[in-house]
Amino acid sequence: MTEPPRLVAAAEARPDVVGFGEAMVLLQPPAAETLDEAAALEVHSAGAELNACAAITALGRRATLVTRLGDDAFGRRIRRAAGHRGVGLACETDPTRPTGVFVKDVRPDGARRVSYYRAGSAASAMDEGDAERGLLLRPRAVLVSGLTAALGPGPARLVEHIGRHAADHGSALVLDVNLRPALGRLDSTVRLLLAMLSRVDLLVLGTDESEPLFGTSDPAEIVRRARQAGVREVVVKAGEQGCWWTDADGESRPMRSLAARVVDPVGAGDAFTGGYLTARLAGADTRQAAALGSRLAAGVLADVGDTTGLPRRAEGVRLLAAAVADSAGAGVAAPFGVGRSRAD
Ligand SMILES: Nc1ncnc2c1ncn2[C@@H]1O[C@H](COP(=O)(O)OP(=O)(O)O)[C@@H](O)[C@H]1O
Ligand SMILES: O=C(O)C(=O)C[C@H](O)[C@H](O)COP(=O)(O)O
Repeated sequence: MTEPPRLVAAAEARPDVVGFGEAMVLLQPPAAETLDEAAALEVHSAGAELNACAAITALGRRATLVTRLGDDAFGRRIRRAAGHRGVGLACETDPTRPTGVFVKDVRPDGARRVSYYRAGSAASAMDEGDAERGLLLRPRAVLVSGLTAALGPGPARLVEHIGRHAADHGSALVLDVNLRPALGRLDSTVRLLLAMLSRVDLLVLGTDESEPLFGTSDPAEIVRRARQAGVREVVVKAGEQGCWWTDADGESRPMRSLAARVVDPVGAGDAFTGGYLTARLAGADTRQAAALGSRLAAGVLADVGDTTGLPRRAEGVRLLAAAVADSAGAGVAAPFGVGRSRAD
């Protein structure tokens, strides 16, 4: 049998998306129980960028996470979990630092409570030296977030570096704002993100985190101000109100949530981001992309854990194909600036 041409093999290995961020073990009580009372806790693997990568692979596309893990049982669990989900890890092991952990409690009223045990974690020591492990894979898009920028000075430099150099590697720059005031560093994170905006191809953010960046939580105004700052495409998440996608004329359009049941709201936003981005990279228009993001979010909302409820791969492949087939120009049909280069 003749060997496949090397170029084809290289093209196949190119991930659709590379995310940069922290993967953690997540401990949480079973549905309808609380941390105060539960006799046992569930163990999951999570982290914003890992969650989004899991949504991307659930739709049959390729995603890799650049991170650092400790040389411990939690780190090994995360490696296994990423493998099960088909998410590639471009990961360094740091034997001097632990893998991060967070604990989630969801009260019966649906309010989320998250406690972090991640100060000094392996991933909090990431820096711009971690960038190449992802950028050299030449992904179609890179995904970064304000969360990573808030982990410490090194991770902040990493996010800034990715912002500056994604286009040099032919990758679209995707920013999911993901502000986490509980991590501190809010002011410096906001400054860093604002300085990046002129290079951002796709901005994903929630109405609950837009004030510090844009001084408004009105979706149409968020979109207007983001585009003024140089962002190419914006989609706004609005929790139980659903989301706002942008049509071909730059108008913000509301879309209702597809959630039938809300068991655990944490992780829905990451699933939305993964679904929206994957659909856009596959050529779906913005409305269908928002619908697919909402669909994945609805699945995650219905179960405990940040990624439980994502579709099985065969179903995901079918959902993605349908989103592309149903795209009829109501939104912006051409995927945002994939592979374009921008002057500084
Ligand atoms: N409480 C909720 N009820 C109904 N739908 C929700 C709820 N929370 C989230 N969603 C759905 O999940 C999507 C993403 O969640 P959202 O909370 O907006 O993001 P994030 O978690 O990043 O703040 C929303 O656009 C909506 O479709
Ligand atoms: O908060 C963090 O530090 C994390 O990385 C893990 C969070 O569970 C996800 O990011 C969930 O975020 P949403 O999808 O916006 O609900």
